[in-house]
Amino acid sequence: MTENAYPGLPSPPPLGASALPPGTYEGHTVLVTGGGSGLGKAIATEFARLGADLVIVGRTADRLKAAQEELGALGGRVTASVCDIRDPERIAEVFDAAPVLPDVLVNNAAANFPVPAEDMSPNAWRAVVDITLTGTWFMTREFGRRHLAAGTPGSVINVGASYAWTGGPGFAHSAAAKAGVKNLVETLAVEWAPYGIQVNGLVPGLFPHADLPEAIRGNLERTDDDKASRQPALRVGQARELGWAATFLASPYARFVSGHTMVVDGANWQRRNVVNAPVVPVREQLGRGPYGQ
Ligand SMILES: CCCCCCCCC/C=C/C(=O)SCCNC(=O)CCNC(=O)[C@H](O)C(C)(C)COP(=O)(O)OP(=O)(O)OC[C@H]1O[C@@H](n2cnc3c(N)ncnc32)[C@H](O)[C@@H]1OP(=O)(O)O
Ligand SMILES: NC(=O)C1=CN([C@@H]2O[C@H](COP(=O)(O)OP(=O)(O)OC[C@H]3O[C@@H](n4cnc5c(N)ncnc54)[C@H](OP(=O)(O)O)[C@@H]3O)[C@@H](O)[C@H]2O)C=CC1
Repeated sequence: MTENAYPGLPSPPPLGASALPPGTYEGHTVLVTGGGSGLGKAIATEFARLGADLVIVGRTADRLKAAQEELGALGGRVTASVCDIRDPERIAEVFDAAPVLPDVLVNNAAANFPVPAEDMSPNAWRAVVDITLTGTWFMTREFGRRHLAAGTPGSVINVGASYAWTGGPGFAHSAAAKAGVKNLVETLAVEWAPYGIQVNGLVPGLFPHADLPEAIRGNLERTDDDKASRQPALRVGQARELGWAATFLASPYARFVSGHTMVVDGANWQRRNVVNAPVVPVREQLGRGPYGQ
């Protein structure tokens, strides 16, 4: 699998294994935005394996229906709600329609595509920031208000990206939005801890998968970033590794962990080189011609 002579980080245990006791989430309900596909579905899967009921949210009914069947086969009750997380009124309806108030919220849905900053239209910026940051806030606000009113504890996990710390050339909109998502973790963890609500972040490294939109998948393929030899770990992430981290963060074994963002990326974001790699402008990396010509 690797073009490199070194072993890299070991492979994880197989799908279906878990570090947490069976039944850890029995009697609990977990709401996952974007739970109908990709990493959101993988996170939902690990909660379901541990006994959770699920509410999955996304814009595409067919995608949600297929995931509802797949996740339902793991034994729990799965409610699928079509909702654009940019719409706060629809979000309130989703919470109203849920069988119970979910006690875990995973803000996984996000939007992204690579684009040189100078090419980005106002609407392109708005679409990514409105989904990734504002949508995450709308979901979290509804969850927090309902738990505060009910006097019940809860746990929020915001899925982020490491360019929240580093900046992300070619992804100015998404990197700025993810920086906001990470910052919300730190603010809300303090503000809501007295009410029993934990707020944490979870950052995937490169986890290529078939559900990714073409623009992102194409980027990974074009830059060879999905190749093991481009990662310090000499492998990419397996979706279940992200799911395991999420189930730990919301579990009783992590009750004193709040305001923390955990990075699951095999140290890719810490990579520095003894000799600098040549600088290639983003336009060139994305195969775009000179600006303004
Ligand atoms: C080393 C590291 C390696 C790189 C490593 C990569 C690290 C990745 C880290 C993070 C990964 C992820 O987040 S992966 C998650 C990705 N998943 C998603 O994006 C799923 C959801 N995405 C979507 O729904 C769509 O892609 C999206 C466009 C964002 C939103 O859809 P909407 O229907 O709301 O919006 P639209 O009307 O289609 O488009 C809104 C505007 O955006 C513009 N737009 C749309 N696609 C565009 C594109 N490819 N390039 C420019 N502009 C674009 C349109 O032209 C519109 O602007 P006007 O024409 O001016 O009106
Ligand atoms: N894959 C990777 O390598 C990395 C991923 N991440 C992060 O991981 C998370 C999951 O990404 P991934 O699974 O790869 O991406 P996908 O594109 O596969 O999944 C995104 C999900 O979010 C849903 N969604 C998008 N927009 C909205 C919206 N407005 N309202 C409701 N749901 C929406 C989509 O469903 P629908 O279109 O039907 O609405 C889809 O189910 C994201 O936060 C992403 O930023 C971070 C770093 C790397």
